[in-house]
Formats: sequence, structure tokens, C-alpha cells
Amino acid sequence: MQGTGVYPQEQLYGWVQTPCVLNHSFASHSHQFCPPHHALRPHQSWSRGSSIGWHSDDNRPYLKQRDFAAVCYLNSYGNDFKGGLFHFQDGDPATIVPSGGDVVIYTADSRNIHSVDEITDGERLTLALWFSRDATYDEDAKLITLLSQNFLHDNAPELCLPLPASSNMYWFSPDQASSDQQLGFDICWARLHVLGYDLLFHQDKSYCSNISELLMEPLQLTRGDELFEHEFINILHALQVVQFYCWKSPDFKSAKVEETTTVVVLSQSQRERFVCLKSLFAKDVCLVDSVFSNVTFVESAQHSFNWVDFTIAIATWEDYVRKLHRELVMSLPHWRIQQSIFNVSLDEK
Ligand SMILES: O=C(O)CCC(=O)C(=O)O
Ligand SMILES: [Fe+2]
Repeated sequence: MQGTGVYPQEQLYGWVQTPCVLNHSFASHSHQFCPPHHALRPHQSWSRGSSIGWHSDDNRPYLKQRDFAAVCYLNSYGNDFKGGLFHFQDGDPATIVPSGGDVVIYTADSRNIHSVDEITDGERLTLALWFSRDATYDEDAKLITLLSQNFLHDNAPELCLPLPASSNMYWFSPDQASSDQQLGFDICWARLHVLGYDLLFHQDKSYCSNISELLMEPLQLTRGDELFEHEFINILHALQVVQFYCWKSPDFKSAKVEETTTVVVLSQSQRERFVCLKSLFAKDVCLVDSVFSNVTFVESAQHSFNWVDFTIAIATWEDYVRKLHRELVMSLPHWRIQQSIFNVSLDEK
């Protein structure tokens, strides 16, 4: 994607925690309507310093299949971030102020040249979609095939556990032209860190300098000098539970506690191990703090932490994932018949 600024690097896989209510804000519409095929980019975080200069969304030979673009805002200008206004070069409205739940839709060609101002504070979250008339770019068909292969076994919830993508997907480099792992930090590690957690691999991995290998390893979480003995299957699993806990912890207050929580004090050698790991995952901890300062998810985590509630969060997260899995398994036969996940009915009034 062309742009003069710093394009956001982070793409998170997993669920979108903010509900999307569509308030249509059509910036441009044209063409005789025929239901387009869609491609979805996972929800995206624009951290402080991100921006994108004037561009159209089909501005590369390999992007020519894009006919329409849609951006759904998952949080709001003013409340969650500063800067980050969207501008069209021509036409009216010229400026869109992102507001959680709103969607802006426009043709992907040069009739809708647009830009996004630099984010000066907080974190801007969006969900971007592109629509194509060319069936060979139909993401639904690909996804349905993939889901059919992997998700048809109802009683295999472990299949729902997240698998990290390639390691450079999670590496934030201040120099975005390179993915040089001598600078910057791992975003998963950084998110855990700003929420007050450190991590420790089950086996001593301090000899291992390959981040992509480490991202796949089982691990435990620590806070202060405490080690929580639960084992997470990989860093994304731990991160999903931690974020789920931040999101849902107000609901746990009234919950009855039957879970047993095992926390031990860190030994000296364990402490040394996580110091080693820290230098592997973050070359610059000050940069982590500066990128994530004033981010709302950090503020929302300022609740009183306790491991008992956290233990409940693990079990509740598992129930939640199982529920999503069941819904998926129920919908899949229908999607397979339709060969489509999102159906636009032209007859609906
Ligand atoms: O996030 C936005 O408001 C627009 C993003 C954009 O222009 C793009 O991803 O191409
Ligand atoms: Fe764009």
C-alpha cells in the first residue's frame, strides 16, 4: 500500500471485541450493483505515529481486483485516540471523524483518493474490507474450504486455540521499512508487558534466539515476583486470555470461586530466565511504553488484579471459545451449500 506516512504494522488475529453496528456513511457510490466478493483484513491497530498519505486502495497491479473498500471503526476519535482523521481528496464529506460502529464505504479506484492523519495519542482500531467483482478473489470460498478441513470435529476444542502466524507479523520495528529484529519489539510480548505480565517458558529457552520458535512454545505467566502455574499453549493463547480478563473482569466479581489457583514465588534462576527473554522480545522497552502509553486497553486494566479472578477468566474464555466453535460448526453446512458466509440478499427490503 502506498503512503507517505508510517503504515500500521500490527494485524491481530482472533475475535473483534467491539460490536460492529453499521451506521452507513456512504462517501461515494456508483455502478450497477452486483453482489461483490469480499476480502477481509483482520482488525487493525494504528498505534501512535501511524498514518497513511494520499492513495487509492487499488494502487498496485496486484490490488486491481479491488472494486470497493469499507472501513469499520472499532473505536472513536477523542475517546480512544487523537489524530487519525480520515480525509477524501475530493468530494463531500471531505473529512470523516472515526466513531466506533460507523462504516465508511467508497470505490477503491482513483475517484476516492484518501488519507489518514497521524495518530498522535492512544490506539485507533479498524476493520478493513475490500470487495471485488472477480470471483477468483472470493475469500469466502477459500475460508469455507479451510474451515471444512479443520473445524468439523465438534469435540476437539483444542483446534480453536490460536496458532501464531509468521514471527515477523508480530515484530514492531521503529524503522518500518525493515523487519530488523535488532530494533523494536514483539507486539504480543509488549501487550502482555504493558498489562503487567511477564512470561516464562516451561523449559529453559534462554539458549534459543529464534523468536518464531518461541512463539509456538508453551509458557507460564508471571506478575511481580509471582509465577502462575497454569500452562498456556503459546503466547497468543496467553494474550487472548489476558485480554479477555481485562474485558470481562467486572463480571467476575460476583462469581462464586471454586477454582483452585496455584501461584508460587519466582526462584532466582526463573527470574534470570525472564530477564533474558525480555531482552529477546524487546530491544527497546522505552519504545514499548511510549507506543502503548495512553492506550485504552491499558487504562481498562487498571482494575484490581487477582489470580483467583484470572483463573475464572481462563475457564470462562474456554467456554466462550467452545461456544464460538459450536456456532461455527452449526453454520458451516449452510455456508457450504451457499458457498458464501456473508450473504447479500438483493430481495430484502
Ligand atoms: O483506517 C482508515 O480510516 C482508512 C485506512 C486505509 O486507507 C487503508 O487501509 O487503505
Ligand atoms: Fe486506503
